[in-house]
Amino acid sequence: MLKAVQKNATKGDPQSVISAIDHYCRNKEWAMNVGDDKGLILDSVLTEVNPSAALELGTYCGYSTVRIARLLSPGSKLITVEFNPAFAAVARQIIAYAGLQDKVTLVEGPSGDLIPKLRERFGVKSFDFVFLDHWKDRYLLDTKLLEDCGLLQKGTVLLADNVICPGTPEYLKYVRSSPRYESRYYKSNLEYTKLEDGLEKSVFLG
Ligand SMILES: CCCNc1ncnc2c1ncn2[C@@H]1O[C@H](/C=C/CNC(=O)c2cc(-c3ccc(F)cc3)cc(O)c2O)[C@@H](O)[C@H]1O
Ligand SMILES: [Mg+2]
Repeated sequence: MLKAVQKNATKGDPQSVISAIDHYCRNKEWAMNVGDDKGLILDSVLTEVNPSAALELGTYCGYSTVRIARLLSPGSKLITVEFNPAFAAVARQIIAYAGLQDKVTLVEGPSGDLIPKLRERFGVKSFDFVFLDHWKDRYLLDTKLLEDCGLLQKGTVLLADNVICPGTPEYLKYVRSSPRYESRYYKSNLEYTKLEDGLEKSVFLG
């Protein structure tokens, strides 16, 4: 994937990096990026929220990191969390190739350990936007951790990938039944396939 970006994308042009990855993953080797179909929904939710402090759980190779960071207003920041050093190393190169390294802080380590440290380490008061795309059985645990650490404020938008495929049943049940969230499902398809998948947008009501 990194070679495809270096070969086919233009340095400093995030859209060309996104297109190079999508072309590679559609035609050569499938990968678990949020992809172009769900990516358009991510783009529209991001543009609507226009976050000054965004968090991503599960950087993987940085595809959604680039999608998010390219739409941030000047001065806004994205913190992305990745615990696999090999993936983190690829992501850093892809983020840098897109010229977005000044907007992105990639933190290596498990989300469960890092979330409680984000305030003291990065001076984050709270997040306006959180993209969940890491292990599907950790979405709920980490959402509760974000609540307990006071990192969500009234109006914070959580956007969760893969709520249908592979699926995040307990997370969905929680955000859809809790009075503290206003939740909505955006139907789409699993990246680079015709299978159904979708994003769940949940607004924290405080
Ligand atoms: C300690 C574990 C929880 N905390 C964590 N903290 C930091 N990084 C974490 C992480 N969990 C996982 N990660 C990282 O996120 C990434 C994991 C993503 C998991 N995603 C999926 O499994 C996934 C899987 C599919 C998929 C769908 C259909 C199919 F047939 C096969 C796969 C599609 C997707 O869009 C997906 O996102 C990796 O880079 C991993 O190293
Ligand atoms: Mg995903």
